[in-house]
Amino acid sequence: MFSLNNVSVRYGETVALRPVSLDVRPGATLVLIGPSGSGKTTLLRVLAGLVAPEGEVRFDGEVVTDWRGVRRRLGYVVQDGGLFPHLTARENVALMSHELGRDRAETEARIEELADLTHLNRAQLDRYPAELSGGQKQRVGIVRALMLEPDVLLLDEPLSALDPIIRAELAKELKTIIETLGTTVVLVTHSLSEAQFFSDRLVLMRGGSVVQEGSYEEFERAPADPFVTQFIEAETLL
Ligand SMILES: Nc1ncnc2c1ncn2[C@@H]1O[C@H](COP(=O)(O)OP(=O)(O)OP(=O)(O)O)[C@@H](O)[C@H]1O
Repeated sequence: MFSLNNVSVRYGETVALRPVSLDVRPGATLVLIGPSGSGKTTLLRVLAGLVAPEGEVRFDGEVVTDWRGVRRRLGYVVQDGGLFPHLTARENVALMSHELGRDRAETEARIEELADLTHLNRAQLDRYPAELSGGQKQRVGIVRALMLEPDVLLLDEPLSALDPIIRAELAKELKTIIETLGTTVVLVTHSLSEAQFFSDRLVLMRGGSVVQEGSYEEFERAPADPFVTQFIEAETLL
């Protein structure tokens, strides 16, 4: 789906991403994991076309030069849902469909379908973001991202800042949604257990570089760097 070839990003003096080469396979979930500041969000923003990198990005085999076409096929969920505060949840999720002049009845039907999938009720859809819990806001962000039936879903720590029970519930729902819709997913997380839950293809990053790509079992059995073991041990300890 996406293919990155020696992609790097600088913010002024800061090197946020060192040359990274990576494939995002259609229909699969790829998890970016690593400590704070390791470049996970930057890599996701490259895929979303929100930062201009050095190197080559291909989408469906074609080198991307104009991101507008690609962006239409993506759904991007930022950490807190990224909702417009002055719009209700329903207005937030319908916004792009209305902008694109889609049929209103079809838009409403899609909202209902996705609200069911994410277990959001009608009353919650008519509230403003400030009147929703963190988990509900994240669900609304997910519904909004899925409204236009994206081929690729980019999820930046979709389960962060949730209490453990809600987190586990939303993780299960999200996985079911991904499997039901067959969407290609790139998911960012700090958590190794969350990473394992979603995929057996993990990319561990540190300092803007990919340290190792593979399954958790491979990380344990054949760590590419002492940092891999250190990261696993730190996670297991907690
Ligand atoms: N807009 C920006 N301007 C300058 N530096 C930035 C900017 N965005 C990110 N950085 C820097 O780039 C590096 C990578 O940041 P990035 O947000 O990609 O890391 P991350 O792994 O997603 O971190 P976290 O897990 O804390 O969200 C960090 O050193 C960060 O300080």
